[in-house]
Amino acid sequence: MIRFDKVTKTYPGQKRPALDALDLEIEKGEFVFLVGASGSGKSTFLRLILRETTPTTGRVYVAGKEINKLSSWKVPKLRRQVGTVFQDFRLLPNKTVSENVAFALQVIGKSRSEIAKVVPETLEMVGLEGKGHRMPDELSGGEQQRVAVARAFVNRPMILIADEPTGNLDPATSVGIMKLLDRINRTDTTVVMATHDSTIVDQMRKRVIELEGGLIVRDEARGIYGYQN
Ligand SMILES: Nc1ncnc2c1ncn2[C@@H]1O[C@H](COP(=O)(O)OP(=O)(O)OP(=O)(O)O)[C@@H](O)[C@H]1O
Repeated sequence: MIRFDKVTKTYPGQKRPALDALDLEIEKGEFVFLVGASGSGKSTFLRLILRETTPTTGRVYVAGKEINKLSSWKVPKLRRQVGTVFQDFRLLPNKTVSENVAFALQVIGKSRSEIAKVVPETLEMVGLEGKGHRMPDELSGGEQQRVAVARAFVNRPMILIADEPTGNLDPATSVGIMKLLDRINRTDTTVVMATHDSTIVDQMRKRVIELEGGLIVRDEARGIYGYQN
């Protein structure tokens, strides 16, 4: 589903690469935690999958396509297949919960009737039934993140990328969000999650890839967090 072939990324003006000759494969339906100290290259890795940045050398493949060869007009199509969830939720503040989720479908041209059907189903799936009319600032942090997960998943992407999705949440709320991501993963969606949350990584025992200075220093099938923050 995702393949990195000797991927090096050196940002302009930097001497050391943010990612250094990375070779890696993530299969369809896997759940992968990306761990490592601040600056180890996690966000760069995720941004490469979304083609928000391009490798200096090497190739990135998503669903069999070398995405750096995609012409720019095909990039939106790639991004439709990759849902994203971030630490800071990134909801549209002037839209209701339902509108936030619906917007993801409107921009890709789904019909009104499909949107009317799918949005309530997805809100129910994330445990927000009855809250569709609320504004984001009328929700708790955990609820806002549920909206963000609903928005990322409403289009049934092949891949879900989560960059520190529990970073702003308390431990109990974080468990709820992880249960959701686990459920989404069970629908055969590939999940890649960058995190500093050792408790969650240790509880879930999924594949763990540790980066250090742009290199993979550990890749375990049912790993633990394994280092001190
Ligand atoms: N736009 C940029 N321009 C220059 N250097 C950058 C840029 N983005 C990241 N870097 C550098 O690349 C390296 C990897 O950064 P990256 O953001 O990928 O790390 P990270 O593991 O996601 O860190 P964090 O856990 O703090 O989010 C760091 O040395 C960082 O300073």
